[in-house]
Amino acid sequence: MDEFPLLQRLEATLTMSGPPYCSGILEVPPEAFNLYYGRKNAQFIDLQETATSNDPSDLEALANACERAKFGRGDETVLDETYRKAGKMDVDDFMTGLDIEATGLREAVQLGLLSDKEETRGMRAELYKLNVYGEGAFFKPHKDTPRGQSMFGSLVVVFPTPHSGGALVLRHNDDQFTFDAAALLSGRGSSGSIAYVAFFSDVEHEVAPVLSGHRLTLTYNLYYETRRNTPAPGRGLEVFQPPHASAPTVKAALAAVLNVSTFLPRGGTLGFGLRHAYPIPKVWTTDMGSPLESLGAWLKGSDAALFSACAVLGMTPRLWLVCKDYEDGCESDIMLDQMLELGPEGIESLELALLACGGVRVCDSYTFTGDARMPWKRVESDDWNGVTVHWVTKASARDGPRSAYVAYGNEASLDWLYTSVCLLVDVEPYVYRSRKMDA
Ligand SMILES: O=C(O)CCC(=O)C(=O)O
Ligand SMILES: [Fe+2]
Repeated sequence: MDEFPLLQRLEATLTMSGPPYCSGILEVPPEAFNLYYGRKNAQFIDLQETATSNDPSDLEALANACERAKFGRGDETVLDETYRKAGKMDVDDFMTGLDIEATGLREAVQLGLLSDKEETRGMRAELYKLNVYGEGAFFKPHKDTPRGQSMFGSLVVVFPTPHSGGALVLRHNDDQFTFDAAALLSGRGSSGSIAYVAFFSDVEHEVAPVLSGHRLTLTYNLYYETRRNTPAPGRGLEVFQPPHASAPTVKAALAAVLNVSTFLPRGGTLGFGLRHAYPIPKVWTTDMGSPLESLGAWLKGSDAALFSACAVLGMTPRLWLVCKDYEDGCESDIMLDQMLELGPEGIESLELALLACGGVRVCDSYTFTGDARMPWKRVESDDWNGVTVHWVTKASARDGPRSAYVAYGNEASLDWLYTSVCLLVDVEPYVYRSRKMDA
């Protein structure tokens, strides 16, 4: 069989546009609406009562007890109400009666975001802030700052307090999704439910201006855990689940391609650009431990599915940094399987410096085009001393993180190194791999 339709299926599976978020509505018991706030003279507010009441005074008092919310800009935390206008309360200043474990909310988010059947990792949600968005409040587009490598996303719970507007708009790659909790909850006619949305950290999002009332939210940071939590089935739970690529689906698509005798008959290297972005430190020194080594355990959604599909098929997936030095006009990509400390001593050519420290040049690069007339686009290089990669999905270093390094030449100047993470896997010659597949 011709490998083209199978490659097309593999590529489509990996790039399938499924929302990188999950959302839903959950019925919760009355105590979930209890909220205490304030340290000395604690106040109590029943959020279920405010949901059906015409008297906003309790919510106004809560809004007044909040501080003005700041946000991160570069390395600083700033107050700028043209960018973010909202009230916030830190976890130490309030207590919520919402138990995300007992209500099944944490499990719902785990099912929705980490939908892999083979997913063995657990997930922990850490309460982060309470926010009140009054009339005219908003939060312009931003991404949530990951707090550590195992943080992979955020969860926002919206209470059914009367409000309109304030939809959360999420953007990832070229897709945009709107989560309008006010509309979802008001359509319910019941005040015993909360709305929730959880998304991966590299998803840009914004809160549209609140048009009336008070939008009250709790935000949680989501972390991977090494052991799977035992499921607690939620009652009255509706999960709006994205069609995420699952490891068995990716495995089937990849196995089908490898099964074709004309596909890389003598073996070769397959390359995949990762779909999600990962926190790779901008400034790195050797004593920090290479983030690439631990990244395998923190991959998100479809990237994790691809990684485990390769492993299940008996191959060894490896994560590499792809580097492009645009300033140098360097044409070919250079890949690193470890982080490098680029010393300040006389970097005249970044390309040479990377190659000297174990970088591997991609000499011939083939990118899958999806066009049957010319399935692979070839970028040739006259350099024979490197690796040939067949990119099923392309790693785009330009979109990845930029790290600054200081280049000393005639004069000190700051240059940028563009990097992204890709997954490479060596494919054996057909005679060997077919024997394994038959076994
Ligand atoms: O309230 C929301 O829907 C999200 C708020 C948010 O993006 C944040 O607090 O970082
Ligand atoms: Fe956010």
